[in-house]
Amino acid sequence: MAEPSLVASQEEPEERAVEAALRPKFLDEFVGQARVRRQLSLVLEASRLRGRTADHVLLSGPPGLGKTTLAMIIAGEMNAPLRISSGPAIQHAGDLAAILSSLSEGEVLFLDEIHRMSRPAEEMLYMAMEDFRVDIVVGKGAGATAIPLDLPPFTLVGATTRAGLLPGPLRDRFGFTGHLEFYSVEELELVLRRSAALLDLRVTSAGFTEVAGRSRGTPRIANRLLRRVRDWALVHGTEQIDARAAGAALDMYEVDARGLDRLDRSVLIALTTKFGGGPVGLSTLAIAVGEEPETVETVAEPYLVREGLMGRTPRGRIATPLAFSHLGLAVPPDAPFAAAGSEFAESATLFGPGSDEDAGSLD
Ligand SMILES: Nc1ncnc2c1ncn2[C@@H]1O[C@H](COP(=O)(O)OP(=O)(O)OP(=O)(O)O)[C@@H](O)[C@H]1O
Repeated sequence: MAEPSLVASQEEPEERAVEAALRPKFLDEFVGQARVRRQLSLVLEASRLRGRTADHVLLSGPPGLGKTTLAMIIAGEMNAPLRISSGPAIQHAGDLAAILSSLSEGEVLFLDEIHRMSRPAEEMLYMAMEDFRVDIVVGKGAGATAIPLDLPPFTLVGATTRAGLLPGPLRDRFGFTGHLEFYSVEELELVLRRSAALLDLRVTSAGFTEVAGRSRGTPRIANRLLRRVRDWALVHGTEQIDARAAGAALDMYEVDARGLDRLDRSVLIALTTKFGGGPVGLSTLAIAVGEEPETVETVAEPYLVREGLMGRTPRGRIATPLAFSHLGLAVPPDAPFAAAGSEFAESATLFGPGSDEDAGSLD
């Protein structure tokens, strides 16, 4: 198994505390996502003017882009308390009933990974969202009775990395849906500037650009890399972090200039050097790098495909010319992508970035 990587690992408790301290508290401090921010600001302002709780909000997008942060901001902006739970923690309708029945008026309920809630809980949520009411079932079998229970008005903020997995009736009950996009390098520089100020770190503009460029479009990763650069600077007695210092620190942690970590690079190296650029099946590729196919598919592949370094075709994975040049290798003349308009170039676009096609079935 791969060791935890800086770009993919879970936070330690202490790290989580620092991460929490870096969270923006108000919409104005939230960097990027201009469209979602504008729309959300309108939703909140309108509900304030009406003197009503805000409409239910669904936030979708990849991990680490700010869904939890936005839920906290919504509660803060509405001056309302916040309750946090998650889909996997709600396996029975009773779990949800317990949470809903203890909400106070106007409270914001944040349900992370809402697509992983059980079906009975989900059905209970429909009525709660629409009518602020639930039916509590008492007893079993023929003697079971449903006791209606009125709930105080509340705002549900649901977060999901897989909006497509949400059943239509649940999706339709949200008054506003915001889809979070990956951040540009410039936006990540702003996130990092704010974090550096909070951590009392001196970083040059080029230093910020260096860290931002390695952060995979994700604020959580940007902040995590900044903390590792901070450690490096402390140990090396570096008072001001410039591009060279940031680069040296992140090279040491094996995060390269494009944000690839060790696993990403070993997948690309195997694909380009052992298999001549592919096509190669997922399981063969996984054996070549000593990993489980699932790890290669879920941890390394999404970013490699998104970056245009790897393609998925019906005949297997292929390396793009960009992958060869990123590794400093010449593209072999017989590489699948070498000839423009080749069958691979065409089919790879079918399964390229943004495709929902299940890569597993392509192996
Ligand atoms: N737009 C932003 N501006 C500044 N900092 C941000 C922004 N978005 C996220 N962050 C920072 O990134 C970290 C991760 O954000 P958050 O936990 O909200 O992501 P998430 O989308 O909920 O991820 P997950 O789904 O994995 O829980 C936070 O600590 C926060 O400091």
